[in-house]
Amino acid sequence: MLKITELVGGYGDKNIVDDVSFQVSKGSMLGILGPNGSGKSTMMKLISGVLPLKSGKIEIKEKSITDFGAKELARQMAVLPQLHAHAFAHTVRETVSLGRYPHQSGWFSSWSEEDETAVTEAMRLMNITHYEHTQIDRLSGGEQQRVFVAQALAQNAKILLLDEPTNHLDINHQKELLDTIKKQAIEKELTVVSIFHDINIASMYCDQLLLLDHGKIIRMGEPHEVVREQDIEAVYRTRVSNHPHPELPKPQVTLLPGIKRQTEEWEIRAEDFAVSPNMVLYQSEVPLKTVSSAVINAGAGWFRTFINRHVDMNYNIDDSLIEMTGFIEELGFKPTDTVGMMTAVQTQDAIVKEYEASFGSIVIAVTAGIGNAVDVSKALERAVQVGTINTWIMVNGKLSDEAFIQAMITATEAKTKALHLEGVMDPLTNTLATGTSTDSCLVAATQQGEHLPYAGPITELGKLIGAGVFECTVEAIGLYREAKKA
Ligand SMILES: Nc1ncnc2c1ncn2[C@@H]1O[C@H](COP(=O)(O)OP(=O)(O)OP(=O)(O)O)[C@@H](O)[C@H]1O
Repeated sequence: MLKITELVGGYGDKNIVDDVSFQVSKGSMLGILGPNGSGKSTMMKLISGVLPLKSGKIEIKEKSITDFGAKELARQMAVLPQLHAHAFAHTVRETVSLGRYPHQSGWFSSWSEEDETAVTEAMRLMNITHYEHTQIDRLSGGEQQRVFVAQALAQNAKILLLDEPTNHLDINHQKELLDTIKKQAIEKELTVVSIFHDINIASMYCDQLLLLDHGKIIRMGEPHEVVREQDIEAVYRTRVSNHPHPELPKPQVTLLPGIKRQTEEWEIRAEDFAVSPNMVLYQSEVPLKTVSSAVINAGAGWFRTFINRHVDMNYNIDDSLIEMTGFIEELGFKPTDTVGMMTAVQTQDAIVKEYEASFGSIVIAVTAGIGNAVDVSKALERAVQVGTINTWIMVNGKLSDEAFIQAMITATEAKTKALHLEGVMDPLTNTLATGTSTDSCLVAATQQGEHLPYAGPITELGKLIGAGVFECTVEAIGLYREAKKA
């Protein structure tokens, strides 16, 4: 639909955009990314005909834009510029109506029903109808931005060129505006080219991205091909970390600050774990990076309070999230800063041990209730009964994402081995148990000191986790059995 070939252009003798080629098909959205001054707006001005080309070709439906008359081109292409040179004496409706000028033969003399419908529809889409008679200079920056987008939509062109359409908008209005544009692009088969400063928003909404630097294309492709740490870091000259969007198959970046976080040195020590009949409690003065399958705050995060709480055998787990949150609050802790687990085991029987390593040390804490142990290979054949082995691995070191995952695997294998050695059986299948039905595992690290990229059994960290979890689980099973006998 829109094809750009070897585009060169700029101001005076200075070329800003240098040899840019790309095409965008109808119904799809291309996002232009690049640092300040990289030539994004200049490229838009060249495409929209505001600036003359030095060389290259711009074609709409295989016809060069130089072959279009000004009004004919405006019927094909609507532009939302970065800076608005609009007369602010207009009302909202009048401003949006200006978008209809390419469809007029004489100014306002030929105002048709189609014009009226387009303006009304554009105002509805941008949710600005309720202040259609308000003077535009009485609106906030974000409200004005929506008026100008409505003006571009009212033009009913098949190509939309947008320079930072979400400028001034709060997150909800960003989402609403881009949802609307995306929906319009799909339903009306619009071709959308839009400049973005927000890489994450661009990644979420665009089918293709183009990364510009010094007027040249550095990368172009689907978001996963463009939003890559090394390219974003090189072009924007800043550190970022890449991670997946929680719902969409689109990469997102997080900015990493240039200034290191000012946290005090912290060492996790076994002696600082408070073990009582109510719970195992560990409090860190610095947030620990944590990955867990806990009841409260499972998944990944940074937390300072860690609770493994004793609950009655008959505890109703249906509303455990709310109940556990209340419990944490009653203790004076913040649920947003706490990882919480539960167990029916006597928590004073928890085993907490510290293991020294060349990189620092690790602390392992285990509670093991094996009354309802499960042979996971036969889990399909058995009814579910709650049982819990809770395993914490706290590391004085700096773990990579891989290390967190490997630590979980290593700990699980060690736990299973402990159950085998202890001859723990699945009472329903009468085979060796591998764990219980609701085991939880937690790996937390200070993220200070030595970088530990891996935690499999080939590494010192993995060896310690393996030996430590095995030893602690064996001892915890021993205490559980003794308590049952008593
Ligand atoms: N009217 C102009 N005359 C001369 N040079 C200009 C003009 N407008 C922009 N430039 C220069 O062109 C270069 C690219 O500017 P452009 O506005 O295209 O960048 P951009 O990528 O849109 O930046 P930003 O993210 O800051 O909006 C800059 O070095 C700028 O100084």
